[in-house]
Amino acid sequence: MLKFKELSIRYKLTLIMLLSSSIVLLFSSTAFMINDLISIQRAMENDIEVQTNMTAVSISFRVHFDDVEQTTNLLNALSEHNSIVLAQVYKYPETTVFASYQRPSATTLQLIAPHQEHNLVSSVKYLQFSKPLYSPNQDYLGDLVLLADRQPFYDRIKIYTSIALIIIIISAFMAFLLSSRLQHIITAPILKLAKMAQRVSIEKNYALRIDPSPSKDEITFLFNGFNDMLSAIQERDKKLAQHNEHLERTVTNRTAELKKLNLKLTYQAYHDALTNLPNRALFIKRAEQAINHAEQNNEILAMLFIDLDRFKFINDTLGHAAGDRLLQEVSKRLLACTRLPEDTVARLGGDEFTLLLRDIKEPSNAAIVAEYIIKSLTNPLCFHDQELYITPSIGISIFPKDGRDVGTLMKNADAGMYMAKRQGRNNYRFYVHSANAASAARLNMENKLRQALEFEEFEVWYQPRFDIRKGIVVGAEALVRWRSPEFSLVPPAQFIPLAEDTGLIIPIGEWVLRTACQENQRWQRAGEPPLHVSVNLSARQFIQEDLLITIEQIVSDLNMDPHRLELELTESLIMPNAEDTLETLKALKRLGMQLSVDDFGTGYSSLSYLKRFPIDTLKIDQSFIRDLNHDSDDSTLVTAIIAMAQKLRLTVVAEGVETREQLSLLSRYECDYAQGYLCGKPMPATEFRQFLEKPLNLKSLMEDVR
Ligand SMILES: Nc1nc2c(ncn2[C@@H]2O[C@H](COP(=O)(O)O[C@H]3[C@@H](O)[C@H](n4cnc5c(=O)[nH]c(N)nc54)O[C@@H]3COP(=O)(O)O)[C@@H](O)[C@H]2O)c(=O)[nH]1
Repeated sequence: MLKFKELSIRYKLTLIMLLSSSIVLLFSSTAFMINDLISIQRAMENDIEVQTNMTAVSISFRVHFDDVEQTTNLLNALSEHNSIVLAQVYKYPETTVFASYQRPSATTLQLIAPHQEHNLVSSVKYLQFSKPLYSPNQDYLGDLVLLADRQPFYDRIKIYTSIALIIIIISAFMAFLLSSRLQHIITAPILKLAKMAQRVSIEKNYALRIDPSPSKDEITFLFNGFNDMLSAIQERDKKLAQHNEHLERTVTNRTAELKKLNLKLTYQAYHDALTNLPNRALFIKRAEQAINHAEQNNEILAMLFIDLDRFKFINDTLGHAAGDRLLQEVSKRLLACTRLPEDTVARLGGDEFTLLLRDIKEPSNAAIVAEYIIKSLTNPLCFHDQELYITPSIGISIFPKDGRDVGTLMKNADAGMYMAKRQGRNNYRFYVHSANAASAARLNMENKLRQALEFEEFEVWYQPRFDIRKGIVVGAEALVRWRSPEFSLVPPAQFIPLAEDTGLIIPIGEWVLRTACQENQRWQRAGEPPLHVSVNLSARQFIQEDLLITIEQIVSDLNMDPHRLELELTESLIMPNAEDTLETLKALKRLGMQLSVDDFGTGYSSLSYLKRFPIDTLKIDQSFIRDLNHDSDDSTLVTAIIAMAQKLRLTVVAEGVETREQLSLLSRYECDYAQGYLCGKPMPATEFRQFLEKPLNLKSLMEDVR
């Protein structure tokens, strides 16, 4: 059975109206009926009472005279009254019935309560009235008792009930008809609203509107509310659509940007930013593809590892802008030497380039390319009116002979490159097995060098410098040594270039500087005459931003007279970037240090700069001293340098003095100072202290020669 809750509003309304009208009708008709019945009952009672009274009056006289017959006749007159079924007269003092009347249909009737003193006695079926009878003298004669049947009353109830039921049924039917019609008035707009809501929901069309209701009731509010709601949704929808459109546009733009960025990032991930050449990752990828192809097609391919000689030096001294320009130019020239797009030129980082030459038919073709590269780099590169010269060292490995995978081929080409470097630079070498060993050894040394400072494996040795005229020691050059447990005593020529390449020269150089200054202080404390100590500065150290601070700190920490510290700079270090160098040199001079130009004569000195530089000393390179007494050119050069130095008021140190003849000649040329094995080899600090206590007699050395 359908529950009330599940019924449609239409049926609910009909049912409610029907039920309520029926209940109202039922109650009202019942009330009316009860009221009517009470009235009928009263009327009936009054009627019988009146009959009783009237009959009592008419029969009192007859009873008084014991006239039974007339009394009975009078009682029989009651037959006109339908409801009176029995009438009896009792004469006092007898208790028997004096006269009576009984409706023929009611044979077995009995009074409800004979001799009843109450006026009115009632039962379900009958009503009994008693009336005392009096003589004209008011003597009590007896009683008249009337019994009325209630049946007519019940008949009336039946009729009333039937009528009421008919009315209720008709009313309910009419209520049903009416409610059906009325509920339509209410539910039709609701249905209309529901349909519209459904349509809006299906079509998602918030521009739809429900027609306004002609009435001015809650439905109108509902319709207006619904339309307002649609307007709000439409407005919000519009804003949402605009927002979405904006969002979509943003997303599209962002996606395009991301795509572009992604492409850029992919490009960046595989290319070198400075030269735009493929980087290591792309080179490896291409090399792998080339190896696969070569394997399948029995081809030979070559890998070239190129390192630029002295690039770090140019970069450090001329600055990164010059270094970058140089690398870009080298890239262009390398590209010009290859067959594109089959071959690949890549920059691995720093000054390292690799070339992948595919299908070269025979290894000698790789050598031809290497020669082209060397030749193409011969032409100098101009940077700010300055000509820069760069040479390459090239290692070559061949697939499949020198390796069948990228890693091995690269490693072996690298080893070939080191061979080329060791054999004089600006050339190329094919990989041979031993080259690999050299590369491994270099790597091993690099690792050990990194630990050397921490394990205190460095020592500073001192080589005395003599005043040739006076024959006395004036100072010493501090020369670093590496006492490695693995390589024993390593000379600086073997590890200083490596330290420069790796940047380790910075902490090593600082340590040498501090140790040399400490040692100098020790000499002074030991009561020696004022001696200077000269310390070599590498290019990398010289361009360090905090060089001045470091040196000043060391000198002030040790409370040393800065004048006793001499800094040795090579020509090749100070000349290329003369303007910047000038500033640094001036600053060092302001701190009170002595400055000397080491290996003088080997580089390209600009004499005008030499004049402007605040230099104190020129150290003639030992290569000019070596053949001084045999080679007239060297002799001419040395005398020229000494003459020039005197004019510029610079002192001159001759390096690498090994023989008495050399010393004697230098003395004759009026060279100021001498340094070399003849005067004293570099020695450990303790040995040098002993040397100072008992120095060499330089004069006697020269006298023997004369
Ligand atoms: N940046 C730094 N460079 C340093 C430091 N210590 C040394 N060096 C540089 O290493 C190069 C080689 O030095 P070394 O092996 O010590 O050789 C020096 C002398 O032993 C050698 N010498 C001296 N007299 C003679 C001689 O009569 N004959 C001969 N054959 N060799 C001799 O010359 C080297 C000193 O040269 P120089 O520095 O030019 O005065 C060398 O270039 C050092 O500069 C360091 O701490 N930092």
